[in-house]
Amino acid sequence: MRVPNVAPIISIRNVFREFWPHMQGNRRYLAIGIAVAVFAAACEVVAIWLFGRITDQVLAKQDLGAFWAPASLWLGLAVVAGIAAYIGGWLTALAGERFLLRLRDYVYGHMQGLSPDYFENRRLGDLMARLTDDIEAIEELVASGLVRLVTTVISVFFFAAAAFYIRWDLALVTLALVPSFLIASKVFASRFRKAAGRERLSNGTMNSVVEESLSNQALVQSYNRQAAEAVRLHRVGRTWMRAKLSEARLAVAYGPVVQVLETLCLLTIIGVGAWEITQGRLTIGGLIAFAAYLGYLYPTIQQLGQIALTVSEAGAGADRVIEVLSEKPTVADRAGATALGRSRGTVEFAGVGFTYPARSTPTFSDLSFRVGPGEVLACSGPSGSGKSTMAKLLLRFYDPDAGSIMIDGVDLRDMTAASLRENITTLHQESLLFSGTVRENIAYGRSDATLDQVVQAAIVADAHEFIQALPQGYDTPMGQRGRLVSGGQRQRVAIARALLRDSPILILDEPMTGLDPTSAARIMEPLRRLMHGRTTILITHDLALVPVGARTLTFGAPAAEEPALNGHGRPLPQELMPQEAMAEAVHERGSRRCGCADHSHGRSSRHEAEEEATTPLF
Ligand SMILES: Nc1ncnc2c1ncn2[C@@H]1O[C@H](COP(=O)(O)OP(=O)(O)OP(=O)(O)O)[C@@H](O)[C@H]1O
Repeated sequence: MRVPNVAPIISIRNVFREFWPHMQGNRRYLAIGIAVAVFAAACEVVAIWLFGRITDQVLAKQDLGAFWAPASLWLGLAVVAGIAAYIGGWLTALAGERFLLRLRDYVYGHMQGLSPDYFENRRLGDLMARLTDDIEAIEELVASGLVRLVTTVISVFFFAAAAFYIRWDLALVTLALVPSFLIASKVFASRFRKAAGRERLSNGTMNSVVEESLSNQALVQSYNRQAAEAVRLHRVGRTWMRAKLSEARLAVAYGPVVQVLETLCLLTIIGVGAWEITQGRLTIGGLIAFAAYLGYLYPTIQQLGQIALTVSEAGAGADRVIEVLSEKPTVADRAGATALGRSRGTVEFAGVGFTYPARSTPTFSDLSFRVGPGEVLACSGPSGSGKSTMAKLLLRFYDPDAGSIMIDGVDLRDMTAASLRENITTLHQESLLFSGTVRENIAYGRSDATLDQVVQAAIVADAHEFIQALPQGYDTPMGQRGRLVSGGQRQRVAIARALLRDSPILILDEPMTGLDPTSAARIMEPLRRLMHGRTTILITHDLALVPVGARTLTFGAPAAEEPALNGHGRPLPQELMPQEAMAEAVHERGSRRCGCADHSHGRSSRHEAEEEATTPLF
């Protein structure tokens, strides 16, 4: 499992370059949002000017008659500005949410194209955090953040221009102090970005712990690990809290620093303004209006700094999403790859060698076999010898390093991955079901299937009876990962799903593991029906499950030095190890990694011996 690090920092310009194209179709909403927000800011400028006039002409001269005209105009402006702010806010939210939806779809689509290896090496909770919180942070940067930035900059310009209009010399004094705000925000923003990066990372870790622990509650409770899990969550929660606090420390320190600077500016202006009034060069109304513009100008400048902090936080989220997007799928359709169509189902491995990207020893180096329609190839061998890896290669989750894999004589690399997978159905040890209804689970591979077809498949899979007995029949929810029904029932639902999918090639990866003898016996007949007429690759430790007449493929010992394992993954004591198996393991370790014997023309002597001793269930 790869432990995530703080994602590499990417410049804000590159963040925009990466995500701005996803704003297509929503840019006009953003543009209108910005225009309307700017209009609202202009209304505020006029309102402040009206306030200055009321001060000079109504308050200073004590003339109530002069009050009504500017007061009505002010009220009218407030209403218009309010409506404008409403429209602008709504359009910005619309653009932001649509952007978010599109970006999440895009990142999720990209993730789905990555090989299963990517997910096996990462924590799901962290990936979920990237798909939710981190993507939202990007929205705050590219959509609503952009609107806020543009309107704030324009507001600064408006208020500064109004201040210049009243007294340019006073305004100059004011603006001379502005760079100090910008320096303060720059210093804070870079620290904030680092703190936000740590916060995003620990948020992902915390999600992972919650996801792992809640999805394994049966294990947690049966092993009495509740307290230990609570401690684990508390520990990562504390790391997250510390990261959050360092963010908060910077955010709360920023406010007072800016406030001191702001007070300094205001006092300078009032001092200079008072002197100007005593010299008769400025009215009280003028000074009040000027101070009011500053009252708007400084918070707006302060807001700019705040935006810099938000941008830093959003940037940390963007770094993590970009990290996912820069990940390339291990296999991709080559140019000119053709759709396979429905194959006859002849599978051939010719001198295939493969090493996992994260490993240095090959899983196998010269694997060859051929299996055709209606045939069963039973794959056995010690745990870790590469049986499931062979199935992954056939599904083209990886490409082999040497040799080639063919279906009907066509190399997998020459066909599209989607059309290849359409031809193969896999039945795993643990049936992979979703939390939908029984019907949805059976129809998972063929969403257009009618209820009749679903029921037919369930009847053939010997699942109809138990499904009918469920509270809502085919509409009964199966619970998370189908856990509301028994293991054997799950497996029969999975067989029904495979039957409905009706693909010519079947991979059965330890379909009986974890089932008690009665449940295992119950799925034999449905499995036999499923296998009928198809090309079947049966991966099993239990030789009793190998059908009569099946060809066998024995995998060699795994690359790393491991003790011999029994069918349940536990080491066999030497004295209990079958003589022949021991000799075979010693021989295969000696001859190292090609280690796969295809007993194509009948069963190995070992299997023949065992066949006499056990009654095949098929
Ligand atoms: N995603 C992966 N990345 C790196 N190594 C892997 C990965 N998956 C499996 N391996 C390694 O490859 C080897 C073969 O694994 P594989 O799952 O194919 O064995 P298997 O024969 O199916 O074992 P079992 O019978 O226990 O299911 C093992 O050493 C395993 O640790």
